[in-house]
Amino acid sequence: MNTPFTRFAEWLAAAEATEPNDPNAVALATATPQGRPSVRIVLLKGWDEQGFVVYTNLTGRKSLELKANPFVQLNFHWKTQRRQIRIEGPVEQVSDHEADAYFATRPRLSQAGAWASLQSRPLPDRATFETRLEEVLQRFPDEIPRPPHWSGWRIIPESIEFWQDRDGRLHDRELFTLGTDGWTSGLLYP
Ligand SMILES: Cc1cc2nc3c(=O)[nH]c(=O)nc-3n(C[C@H](O)[C@H](O)[C@H](O)COP(=O)(O)O)c2cc1C
Ligand SMILES: Cc1ncc(COP(=O)(O)O)c(CN)c1O
Repeated sequence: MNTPFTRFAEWLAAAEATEPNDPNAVALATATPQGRPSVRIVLLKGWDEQGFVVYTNLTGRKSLELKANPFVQLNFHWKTQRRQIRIEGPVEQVSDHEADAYFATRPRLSQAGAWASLQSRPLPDRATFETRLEEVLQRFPDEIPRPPHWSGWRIIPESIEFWQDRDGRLHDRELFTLGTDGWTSGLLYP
């Protein structure tokens, strides 16, 4: 069957072998219901044919936009590979169970940070953040539970485009689209 997932696995593995840092870094574009876009880098923390999972604060800008308009585009760009992958589709929140399991794998400081950070809101000074962090570490001397405002978004792919650099800007582009009969693909002019 012609699906984009084998290719995605190959390209991610190639990037893992050559990228100096964060081969799983991906630009996540969201938009308000009025169509004003915003984009930021996040880390891909899981993927399969059901979707691509990233974790974040649920009250920051990206999550507020996703709650109002649950559609995104992801863009991986691996400079060492001269490759780009764009993934488009709706999002859903991951289950509490899935988010708990991932949160439990994070280092204690990252877990505390998830409680202490009011992501995307104004911070008067660094000391305010560090005081909040101290309070969290004292409040949870043992295990730190996942904050209710921190979870994952699953991007459910409806289209995936693979872009490979070629000489003279004569690049290869292949667009996979999910239809009622499964995935089909075709080429695009560069
Ligand atoms: C390499 C890299 C990886 C990042 N990974 C994440 C991530 O997985 N989750 C996250 O919430 N923010 C991550 N950030 C921070 C985001 O880019 C962003 O600053 C933050 O999520 C707030 O975005 P927002 O205000 O649009 O919600 C990362 C930044 C960089 C540069
Ligand atoms: C604020 C924030 N939240 C979540 C993540 C996700 O990665 P990790 O779970 O490995 O911290 C990152 C990664 N840079 C981050 O900056």
